[in-house]
Amino acid sequence: MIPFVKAHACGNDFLILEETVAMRQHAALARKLCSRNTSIGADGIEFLERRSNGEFFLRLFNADGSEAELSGNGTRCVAAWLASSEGLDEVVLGTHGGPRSCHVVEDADPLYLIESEMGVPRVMERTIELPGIGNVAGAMVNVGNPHFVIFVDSEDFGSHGLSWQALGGQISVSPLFPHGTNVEFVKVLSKGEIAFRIFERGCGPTTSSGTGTCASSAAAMALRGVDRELKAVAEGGAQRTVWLANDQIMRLTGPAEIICRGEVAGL
Ligand SMILES: N[C@@H](CCC[C@H](N)C(=O)O)C(=O)O
Repeated sequence: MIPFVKAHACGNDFLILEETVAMRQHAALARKLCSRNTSIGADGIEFLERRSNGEFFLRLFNADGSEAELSGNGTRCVAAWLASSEGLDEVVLGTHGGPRSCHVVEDADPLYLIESEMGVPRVMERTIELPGIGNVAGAMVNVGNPHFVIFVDSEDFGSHGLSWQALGGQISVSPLFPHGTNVEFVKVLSKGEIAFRIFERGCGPTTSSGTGTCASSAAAMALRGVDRELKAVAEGGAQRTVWLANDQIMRLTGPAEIICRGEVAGL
């Protein structure tokens, strides 16, 4: 049996497993344990490695077994678990997208409010051409992992005659993005607020995304002139981003809640 912790951030849910249980079966474990009908169910697994020098390192696997550079919400979920189980209010978590420092702002165990340093976003305007759909204007944004952000003004976040889920699904696996991409559909509501929807690489539509929140905010700040402190509202709730200048680190503040812990049959 494999010990696990389950946590979520605005409904974006993760299993946390110790790296020692993975036995090089990360992808297979992600596919099996993230299945919502036949196992625990989650959007991804964070494998937590404890290095001999005391540092932590996270490997993130999406529900389809693909490995991503990092997750903003998943990182915060691990920070919440380390705060709850080991009393760590400040922690640096290494990821393949770079180290992420997390700081507990409010502790109402099992619910935490956490601020994370999310690196320096890179935003590049780009129009892509999709067969059968046409030109789609947006921005490629890298926040440690890849995103394509599209600004929309429709009520339902749809664009090009398609629902955001259908268009997101096509863009996410388009050969234009050889490593795949996460896709966000962003509406600017005011200078201080955006609303957005998320189609995640390796997972599909999700109610929230930490890196998606940062990518959407960075695109809106760099290309639409919104405030540098923003409320970003996804289906699962709001998070706060602060990006004082394009060459600075973006900070992200949002909740993370531990749901349960237990043991599950492995492969
Ligand atoms: N939900 C995550 C992002 C997870 C990784 C993503 N699916 C990818 O493949 O890059 C977040 O909160 O950032």
